[in-house]
Amino acid sequence: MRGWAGAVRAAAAGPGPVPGGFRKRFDFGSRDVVSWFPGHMAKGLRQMRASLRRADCLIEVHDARISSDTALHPPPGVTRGSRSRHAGTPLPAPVPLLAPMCPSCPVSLQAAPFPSPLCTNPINSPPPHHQIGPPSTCSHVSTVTLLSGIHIPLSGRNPMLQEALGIRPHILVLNKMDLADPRCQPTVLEHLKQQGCSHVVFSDCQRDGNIKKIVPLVAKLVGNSPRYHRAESTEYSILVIGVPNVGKSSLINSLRRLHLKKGKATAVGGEPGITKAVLTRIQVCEKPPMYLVDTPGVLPPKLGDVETGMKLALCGAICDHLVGEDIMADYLLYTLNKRQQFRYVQRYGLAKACDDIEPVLRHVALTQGRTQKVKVLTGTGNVNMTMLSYPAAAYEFLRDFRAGRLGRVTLD
Ligand SMILES: Nc1nc2c(ncn2[C@@H]2O[C@H](COP(=O)(O)OP(=O)(O)OP(=O)(O)O)[C@@H](O)[C@H]2O)c(=O)[nH]1
Repeated sequence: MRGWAGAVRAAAAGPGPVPGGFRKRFDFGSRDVVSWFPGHMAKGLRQMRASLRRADCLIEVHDARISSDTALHPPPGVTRGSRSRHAGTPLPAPVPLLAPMCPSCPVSLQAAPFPSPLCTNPINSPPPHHQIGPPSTCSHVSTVTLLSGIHIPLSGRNPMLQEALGIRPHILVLNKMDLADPRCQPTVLEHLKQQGCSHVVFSDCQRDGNIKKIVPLVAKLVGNSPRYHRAESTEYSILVIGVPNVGKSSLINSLRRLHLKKGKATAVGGEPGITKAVLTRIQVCEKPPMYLVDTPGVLPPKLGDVETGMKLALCGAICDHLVGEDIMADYLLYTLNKRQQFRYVQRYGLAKACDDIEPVLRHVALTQGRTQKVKVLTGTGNVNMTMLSYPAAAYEFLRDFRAGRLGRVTLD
């Protein structure tokens, strides 16, 4: 019992509780975020890239609890870009990880030199359209790089999407709003607007909250933008994209429920990685005829920093066992205290708020019955004893947070 708690403290040993206050920062020790990226996601990214070319619009689904990341709260003296309201040295703009795409048609610049049979752009005269040259001399590359520099601050955002920004109409759905702190919404919206992201919908796919806003918005955006390769088609093809477990499949099911009065078309689950492959198109609306393509959730190969990874893990985007339930539970406690969300005190029967994970988990185990039977060898024979299970308590603590039982908490 003590050993496990000791391990937790060793893993997350930081400045420790400040007398009369809470930890001011969380020390992640020497944890390496690289091991949290499952390699198979590279395949998902490749599959999505192909689907992206056929899409009329992108719906990016993200978790409303991690909708503003550290760009809103950068370390002192550091900012993400010149638009930031914080002073300091700007971080470099994000670098596109995949081949840049032409902003006027769905063709990859590197894959399709002019004249390209794939390019059906009716507007651009031949050269310089798809003129291939070193990046420094290609005007398209510089445009794309510029667009990708529009950095929308979202923890764990897919880099492919940054690259595609400005090429397709884009809607950002901040899902699970029922779990996020509603007081943060205006700040998040304002910040996203400053970053050039103005089509944002907060949603709750379990109760169909705000889902009705999505189809009219998609119709308006697609109607107002050139469709080039798909001008003759009346069907709208929409790619749904986002990190694992944010509710992409739930969104599709919710739209079908509302507009077609039909049941589930795509599997939903509490673990990341339920959607395994880029699926065929799923109809969600008749007027206009709208089809959504569900995609497997993918994490960016570079998560950035450990704290970003930890937030994603708390929201269920990374498998718990890759990160470790012990440190996740401690980071959750640190966050709840930082956000002054003290519902856990009453739920687990604590006398007062606490910054030490061991007594909190002890109370979780006691109140939620997280115990285990162990056989103890004594001089007079074996004795069966009931012990508190700290790993099970940590798991319960995380489950309670994810179900909203510890309050509505925005992690960023
Ligand atoms: N509280 C709450 N839970 C939601 C909401 N939307 C989805 N969920 C839950 O979140 C979990 C993940 O939902 P999915 O729709 O499978 O997520 P996904 O993004 O398709 O997941 P992957 O297939 O792993 O990429 C499920 O347990 C859903 O019930 C929401 O708006 N609020």
